[in-house]
Amino acid sequence: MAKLFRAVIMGPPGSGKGTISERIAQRFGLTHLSSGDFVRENIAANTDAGVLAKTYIERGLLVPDHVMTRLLLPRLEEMTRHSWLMDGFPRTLAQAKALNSTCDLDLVISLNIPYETLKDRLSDRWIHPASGRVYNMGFNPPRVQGRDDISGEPLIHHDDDKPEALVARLRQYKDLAKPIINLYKSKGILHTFSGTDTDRIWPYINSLLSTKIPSTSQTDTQRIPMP
Ligand SMILES: Nc1nc2c(ncn2[C@@H]2O[C@H](COP(=O)(O)OP(=O)(O)OP(=O)(O)O)[C@@H](O)[C@H]2O)c(=O)[nH]1
Ligand SMILES: Nc1ncnc2c1ncn2[C@@H]1O[C@H](COP(=O)(O)OP(=O)(O)O)[C@@H](O)[C@H]1O
Repeated sequence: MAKLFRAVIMGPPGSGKGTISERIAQRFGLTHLSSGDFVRENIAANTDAGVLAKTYIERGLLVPDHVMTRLLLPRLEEMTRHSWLMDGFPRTLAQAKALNSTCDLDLVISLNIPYETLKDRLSDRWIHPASGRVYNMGFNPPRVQGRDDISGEPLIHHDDDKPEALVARLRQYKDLAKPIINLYKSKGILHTFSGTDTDRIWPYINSLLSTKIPSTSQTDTQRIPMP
């Protein structure tokens, strides 16, 4: 079997992690794991951890480290035969250390996007809450204005994406991400991409991954939903 590939994508809110993760998953056949989707699935399924997580999310807080690691790490351990890309985890140094003790990461992508760009993108971000599908009125608009392409259901705009909330989310990201980024830098696996357009950053990420992911593993792996 080809060597498995494990990667993490980091970046402030609106930096394009979800958008780029989807492209990577499609192009390289990695399984895209999103911590936010996983938390929402646990909430929907009423698991113990999901019920607990909900009380934090409702208050606009991060879910505590021990809950997140209890939710995610056993799942990662089960994915012994899949290459994956994790989006949204680790968010704290404690999470990064817990992840370290579970698996050896091959690569970390860090997105470095100017504040003005983030503000503009998020003020234009519309979400289909049931599926997590994300639209942007300029960049990837829905086919019918205000409606999800697949289900036709209405799209919503998160209060969290308004500029007032964004400043606080950004500050929190910077404070929490700094030690994680330093950790991955010291391990020699950090790759930072800066810019204002996903379409301009993408070719660099694409060519980096083309040199790192053996072509056989691109065909050996398949997309599966998060268990
Ligand atoms: N105008 C523009 N919008 C973009 C670009 N790349 C992504 N977007 C949009 O910007 C918004 C944020 O992108 P996401 O992929 O959701 O970003 P994220 O980093 O996953 O965001 P969080 O889930 O908040 O952490 C979405 O509405 C995207 O459609 C770009 O290059 N230009
Ligand atoms: N790694 C994590 N650590 C703590 N909380 C998390 C983590 N990942 C997701 N969450 C919780 O789930 C929520 C939704 O996550 P996500 O979809 O990444 O959206 P957002 O961009 O709004 O943070 C977060 O706001 C947070 O409360």
